[in-house]
Amino acid sequence: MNALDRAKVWLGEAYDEETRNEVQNLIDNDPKLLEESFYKDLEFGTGGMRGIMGTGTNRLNKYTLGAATQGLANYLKEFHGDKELKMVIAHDVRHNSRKFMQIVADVLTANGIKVFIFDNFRPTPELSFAVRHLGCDAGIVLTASHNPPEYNGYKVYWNDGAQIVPPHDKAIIERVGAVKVEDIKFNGNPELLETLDNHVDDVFLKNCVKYGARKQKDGYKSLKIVFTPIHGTSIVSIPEALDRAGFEHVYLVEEQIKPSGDFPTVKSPNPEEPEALSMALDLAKTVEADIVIGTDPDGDRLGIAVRDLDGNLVLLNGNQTNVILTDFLLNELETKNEFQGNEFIGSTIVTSDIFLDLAKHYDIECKLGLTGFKWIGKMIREAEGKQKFVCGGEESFGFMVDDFLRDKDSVTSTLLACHIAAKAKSEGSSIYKKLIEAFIKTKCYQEDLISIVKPGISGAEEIKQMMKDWRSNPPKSFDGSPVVVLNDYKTQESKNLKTGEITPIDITASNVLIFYTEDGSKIAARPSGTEPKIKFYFSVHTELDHVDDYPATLEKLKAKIERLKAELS
Ligand SMILES: O=P([O-])(O)O[C@H]1O[C@H](COP(=O)(O)O)[C@@H](O)[C@H](O)[C@H]1O
Ligand SMILES: [Mg+2]
Repeated sequence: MNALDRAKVWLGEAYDEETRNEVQNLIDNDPKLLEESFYKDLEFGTGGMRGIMGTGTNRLNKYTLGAATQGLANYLKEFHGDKELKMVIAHDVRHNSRKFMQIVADVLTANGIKVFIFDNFRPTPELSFAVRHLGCDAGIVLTASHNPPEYNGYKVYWNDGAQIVPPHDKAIIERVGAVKVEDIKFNGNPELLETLDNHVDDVFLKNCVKYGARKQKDGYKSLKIVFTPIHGTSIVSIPEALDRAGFEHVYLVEEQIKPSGDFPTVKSPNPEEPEALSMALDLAKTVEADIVIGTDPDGDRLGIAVRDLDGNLVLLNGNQTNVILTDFLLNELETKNEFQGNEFIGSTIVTSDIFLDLAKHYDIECKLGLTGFKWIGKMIREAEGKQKFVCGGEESFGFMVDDFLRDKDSVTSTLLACHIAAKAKSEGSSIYKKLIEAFIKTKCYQEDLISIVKPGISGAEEIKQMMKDWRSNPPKSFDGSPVVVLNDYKTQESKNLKTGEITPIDITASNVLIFYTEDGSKIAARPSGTEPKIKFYFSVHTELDHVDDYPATLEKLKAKIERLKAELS
């Protein structure tokens, strides 16, 4: 069916009058928007289902959410048989998030599922925690994370608190595809709906403090912290968590603490974008802060700025933040002689390879998954009872500590970063020096990322074509160094270009290409699974012996990355 035929279905009696009028209006007046809104169904990507709010099969609205939820309910019933099912739903600060949450809750209770909701927005990691804490069979967050204001979305969690992966995701998508609008039960059963009191908030925060802060509060009283939730959900958790942990000097970016789906003070509410933290950096200069932290709207990512060797505030990228946190946790286990010998950390294929080196340094395992925290969740589940998960992270500003929840968690990560900063400061060192010390233990890595935005149908086609071109005519060298290994995660093959040897890659197939050059550079290309973007990741490294050598080494690595980037454009 073409877009027009698909749209005509939405003129049927089963759709409400407002929707029918909008569809008619699209048919009569806006063929381009009609095409974009109806040419396909919304898909589940890296972080659940995400889309622009509006009318259509490729938009987020009552009917696409209704179908997704009916499909999920059908699958849960099929999977669990007669069991009484329980779910918990959270939402972020976006426009319509609470309204959508209510629609989703109604569909679930109408299907006989007991549903817990919160009285207001909460950060995504709290939902992951709540699924486990309340013994739910599944969970949902209505959020589009850091996407622009016109987006919303739907993250789905399984009973372990991790986002769904195969086989459940495929099975749910199949069930969703089979749902007809008449099948969606929109009339909720209020008897099955329960609004949670603040007990879950309290236990969640207790756990964050337990895993993020330490009893020994070296320097907690003197550390100056600037925090911004960038108009998002973490305002209800992070200031309280910092307070409970014993930090006394926390400065909030007043202009950004008001929750708002417009994210009015930033171009993009994504801590990956330097601009998102610029107000926080200004405040940090005024109050002479040691550390600056900002989170994305659903409170799972965090961006950090710290003082460099000259005392200037610098933004850390996601890899650097994770190196500091990971090295601290592993070093702590080593110092306290607490390694059992079965520990592992989790990372992803587009994240820095330094995590493999760090794991080697501490003689533990580093497991790699595809992009997306759900894959880290999966490795924890599969290792349960056999191995101990210490922490996991990915380059896109996500980190989690221990396994008390199963998604990236900016709350615990904030506490841990502040603990490390406070402790280092009290010892006359700095959190920045801790990063450099980790580089000295392993190698000095530097990473960067280019995201090229290509919206709409034509953008998606262009991205497809770019990946095709890279496959049919792969670059032979980067910055004068020949490509020696080419990993194609779509065909699940790693090819050694020198020997021609091909080894299978034991990771779920995905449209990702990674090139390794003879001089150790790593270049990865993949379409984003959450936004209309193609992403190119660059990683370079070299040896580092002394802290004082870092600035010069960093300059060299940055220059190399610039040359690699230039070759792409
Ligand atoms: O958006 P969030 O904060 O939920 O984060 C989501 O998207 C990120 C980027 O994915 P992609 O490169 O496919 O856009 C993933 O790394 C992350 O695990 C996922 O939860
Ligand atoms: Mg997020």
